[in-house]
Amino acid sequence: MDALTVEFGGLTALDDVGLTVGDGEVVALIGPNGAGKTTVFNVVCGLVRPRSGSVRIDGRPAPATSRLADRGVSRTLQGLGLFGGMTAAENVLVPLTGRPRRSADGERAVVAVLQRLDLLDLADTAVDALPYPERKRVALARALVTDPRLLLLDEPAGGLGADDIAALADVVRGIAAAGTSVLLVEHHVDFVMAVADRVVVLDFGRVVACGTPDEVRSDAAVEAAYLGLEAAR
Ligand SMILES: Nc1ncnc2c1ncn2[C@@H]1O[C@H](COP(=O)(O)OP(=O)(O)OP(=O)(O)O)[C@@H](O)[C@H]1O
Repeated sequence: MDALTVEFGGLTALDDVGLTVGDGEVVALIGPNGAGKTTVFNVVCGLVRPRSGSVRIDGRPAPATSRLADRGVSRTLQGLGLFGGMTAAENVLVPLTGRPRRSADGERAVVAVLQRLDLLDLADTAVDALPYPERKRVALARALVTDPRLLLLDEPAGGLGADDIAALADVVRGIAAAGTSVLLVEHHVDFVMAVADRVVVLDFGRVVACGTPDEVRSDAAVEAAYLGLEAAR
């Protein structure tokens, strides 16, 4: 995305933000509450129109639609947004419903992604009956089933314990290694350090630092403004 500026009334939520996620790259977007992270996601998804600047996906201007599959984008939500009474497999099928290739192809895609995330044994279990870490994996599977070019993850490590976070880092690295670009918003610093190729730090709608996890960690301004606070928790 180039030079994105977003205003809500008199508030500048994003101020000339430029950000690139390369093929197979994992970029973490971090910053304090209200920094503009969710707004970046919303612009990439076509839900918020920037006052100026542009979004390109796969080198082409993003189409003027918020239908994610048509943009080549998928997104997980902090609240997961799963259908609790439906099974894991039914939830994962949802993004494919209504597409011409539903039926057999759709079922195959669901099985493949459930297998990839080690969820096949739980395919027919109602999501309400699953523990939280498995529900998070179902939400990730649902985002992956459309085979997106760009995957947006909103606090993927939130609410998980250390073992699940370590396993999630492997999964995310695997997704990127398979060619999908990943942009994630995350407060969990250790997870960010383990998974990201690059870290972009937003504060008050501006990019205040950008670099490898080590570079950003040693950036004094970032440490003082953000990472230091996290480390102190
Ligand atoms: N639809 C909206 N209308 C008005 N103001 C908005 C809207 N969406 C976001 N904002 C404001 O824009 C700024 C950036 O918000 P945003 O949600 O992008 O921050 P964030 O970094 O995702 O914060 P958090 O970590 O708390 O989710 C905030 O000041 C927020 O109050």
